[in-house]
Amino acid sequence: MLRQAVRRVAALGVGACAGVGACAGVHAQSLAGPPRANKEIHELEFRVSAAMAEKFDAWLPVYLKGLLELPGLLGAKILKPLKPAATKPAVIFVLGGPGAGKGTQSEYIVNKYGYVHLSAGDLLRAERKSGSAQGQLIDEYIAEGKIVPVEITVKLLMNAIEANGGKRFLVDGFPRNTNNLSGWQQVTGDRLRVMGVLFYDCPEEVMEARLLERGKTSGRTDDNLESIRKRFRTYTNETQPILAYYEQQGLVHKIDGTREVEEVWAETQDVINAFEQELLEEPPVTFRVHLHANESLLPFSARVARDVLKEWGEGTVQMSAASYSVSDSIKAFGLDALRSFD
Ligand SMILES: Nc1ncnc2c1ncn2[C@@H]1O[C@H](COP(=O)(O)OP(=O)(O)O)[C@@H](O)[C@H]1O
Ligand SMILES: O=c1ccn([C@@H]2O[C@H](COP(=O)(O)OP(=O)(O)O)[C@@H](O)[C@H]2O)c(=O)[nH]1
Repeated sequence: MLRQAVRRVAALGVGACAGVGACAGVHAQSLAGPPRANKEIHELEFRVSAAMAEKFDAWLPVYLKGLLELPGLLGAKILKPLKPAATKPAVIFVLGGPGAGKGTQSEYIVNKYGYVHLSAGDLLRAERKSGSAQGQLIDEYIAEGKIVPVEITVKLLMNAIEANGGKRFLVDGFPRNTNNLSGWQQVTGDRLRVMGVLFYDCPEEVMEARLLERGKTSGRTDDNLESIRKRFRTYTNETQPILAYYEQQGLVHKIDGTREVEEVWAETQDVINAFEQELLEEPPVTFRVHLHANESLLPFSARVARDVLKEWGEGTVQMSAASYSVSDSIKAFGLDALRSFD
């Protein structure tokens, strides 16, 4: 039987060390007597800021390949994550009644922050124009101020998200009813990160005046009084419950949309700045590596600490290390470690 025991545990805060000499002095403590001549596993853990995780993921295998040339090092294995989930694309929903100013503010956000603007209404109108089989159906729904079946809208949104490959999306005018919401949740699962909802609050009489004005030049089939009133009904009956749903989750940022565009924009920026801050503070991604060696922990981990510091600078990557010797018991070991003997 194999006995495997933790022999040494070391913690190296790469970013916190002035140099490897300073780190090496504190990290190696023998927990179970003098080194044996057995095979050892050095488990290295790297905590990498989310913003750098993708780059670190690309760098790590290349670096380890070079490290394998060191005498005494028998093998290396990256345990977790094999491919770290790239930071999920972030989504902000933009909601509010027809004419509340969603499109106007979205355009400002895109210009300043580089978000990708996906207007569900624009996507539906483009699909209608493309002459596809569902074009006629979309046409009827829009003219009636009704909400197009979610299968159509979610597909258009997801196609646009996937085709774009961007990291931050403004989804404008969606989800508009419970059917939209459940359809979206079903399709996206946990692939996207919903940061919150920008909600432009505006009374009907203000929105009506704006839409009638917009109707003079927009060419939209629904910017006429009859369609506008139908849209208001749909908004009150179907979209407001969605706002209540997100409000319960603390995700709604309500902005008074009746003011001048620039005033609304000033408040919009406050909300987006807070989202940006939240995205910067994403939890770090952890990578784990097993090095198989004949040697003791110190030379390898100190060497890696020095290389990581050199490559990534201070504070970006935090590293800790533990060493296990392999002798005659497997009980103390996790499956991950055993797998690394494959
Ligand atoms: N804060 C505002 N004050 C006055 N007019 C506005 C304001 N925001 C938008 N508008 C105008 O009102 C109309 C509707 O705005 P829009 O952004 O298209 O609304 P939505 O996308 O919510 O339907 C547009 O003609 C736009 O120029
Ligand atoms: O998720 C959506 C978004 C829009 N629409 C349809 O598109 C119209 C126009 O929506 P848009 O957001 O472009 O304009 P708004 O009514 O907010 O001014 C709506 O009335 C609906 O008929 C829809 O069915 N589902």
